[in-house]
Amino acid sequence: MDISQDNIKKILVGDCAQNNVFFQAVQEVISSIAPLLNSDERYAKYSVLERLMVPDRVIKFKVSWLDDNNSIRVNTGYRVQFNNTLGPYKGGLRFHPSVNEGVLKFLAFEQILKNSLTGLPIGGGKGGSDFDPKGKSDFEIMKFCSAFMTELHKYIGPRIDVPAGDIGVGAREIGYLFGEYKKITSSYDGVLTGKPYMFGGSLMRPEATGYGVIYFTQKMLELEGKEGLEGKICAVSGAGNVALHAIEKLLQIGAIPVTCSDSRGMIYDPRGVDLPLLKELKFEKRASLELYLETHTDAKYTPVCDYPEGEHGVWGVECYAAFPCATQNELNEADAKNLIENRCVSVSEGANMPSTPEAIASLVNHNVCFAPAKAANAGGVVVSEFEMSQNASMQRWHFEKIDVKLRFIMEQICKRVVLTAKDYGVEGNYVDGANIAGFKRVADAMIAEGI
Ligand SMILES: NC(=O)C1=CN([C@@H]2O[C@H](COP(=O)(O)OP(=O)(O)OC[C@H]3O[C@@H](n4cnc5c(N)ncnc54)[C@H](O)[C@@H]3O)[C@@H](O)[C@H]2O)C=CC1
Ligand SMILES: O=C(O)CCC(=O)C(=O)O
Repeated sequence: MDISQDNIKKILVGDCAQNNVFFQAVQEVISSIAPLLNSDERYAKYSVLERLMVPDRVIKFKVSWLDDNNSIRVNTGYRVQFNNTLGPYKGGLRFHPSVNEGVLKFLAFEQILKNSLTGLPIGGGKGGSDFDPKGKSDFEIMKFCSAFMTELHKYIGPRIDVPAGDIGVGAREIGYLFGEYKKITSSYDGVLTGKPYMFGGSLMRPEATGYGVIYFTQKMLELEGKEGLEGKICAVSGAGNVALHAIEKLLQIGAIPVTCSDSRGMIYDPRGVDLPLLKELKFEKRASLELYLETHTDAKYTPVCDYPEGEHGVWGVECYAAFPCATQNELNEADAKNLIENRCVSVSEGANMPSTPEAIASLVNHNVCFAPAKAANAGGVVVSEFEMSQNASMQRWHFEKIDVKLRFIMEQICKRVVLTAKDYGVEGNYVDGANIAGFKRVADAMIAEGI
């Protein structure tokens, strides 16, 4: 296959601009795996790359629902079932106005390699809708989730495809989706993960992604001979599930997270952010971060419109370690330069693909330890798989057991990434190490399963 940038772009993007983020994700993997493809001719013989770049299926459906004024609203729903070579399709659902087929294909493609890196029996998928939960009442969210599941239930199952949460989809939404699935099928299946604990959710699923990012970073810093995070200033973006639990773990280990952000602006609190207040604002009141200032007058709130031209506010703050935990392409080359100038030692991606390719190149070239999303944020899907295991065996695991297993898997991923990079001549490059190790496991299984 011709794996030149032009040819891949022609295949993946075609005339659809929506696919640009998908192309970005695939292109990164292709540039990383060249040493692997060159080392074993079976990958070309069995056309593994061509087969892996095309989703098994993209399901697209209409979601009609009634708002609180009894007006009919229509949104588009999707489920991208990308690859189930290693296990049932597994990956979150995103409810956000920016959702389209291209965004979900990029997320599902990343998920294949991430899930492969965990070593667990799960394939890759992703789904969601262009529905905007912002400003919707609880009843509207419930009605939308019910309407969404009316279609989605036809395509999922505990051994087929097991969705979870992502941006705009947390325990509340998963609860409504699960309730509707049960109503339609009369079946109490572990068909979704991230469920509330009272009906089959796993302890630690809410914390898992954020905690996992910190466990990965601790191991990476240790392996690279750098000082740990204890007592260090950290910059975190986002103020959702991943960001707030990363902040929680940073505080537990004695680090000082000084920032967080939402789509409207950022908070800088030099004494360390007030986590209970953030949880109240974001998880209970679903309010803007600006309200943080009502009780913390010495903190600083900067609205997005006041960010310096071409930069994202959080990355201008001096820090030892940075954790982008909001959304894709939120850390660009200018931001990377700021971090480098401020002598930032590590960047760990909590969000999916938050750094642009130019930012990654700049950070890696300046020897900043860079933990790519598909390795660093795998903790969420790891505990989702634990939830599937608990549901299948009708058991419940205690918090400590899950925490120990999560930390062990995050450290294993980190070590595998490092060893793989070394084996393929790209020592110290976590992006290439993660892409090669993730690709290899799926690719070998695809060859073993035949076409
Ligand atoms: N929830 C999970 O277990 C996992 C989530 N992720 C990724 O982590 C990221 C965050 O997801 P969650 O925390 O689950 O979502 P969430 O919906 O709980 O929070 C997202 C946060 O990011 C903020 N945000 C969104 N767009 C933004 C923008 N343009 N600028 C600044 N802030 C923005 C939102 O205001 C919100 O506070 C996403 O990239 C998601 O794909 C990755 C692995 C697992
Ligand atoms: O828990 C899961 O199944 C998937 C989490 C997710 O969407 C992700 O890792 O990006």
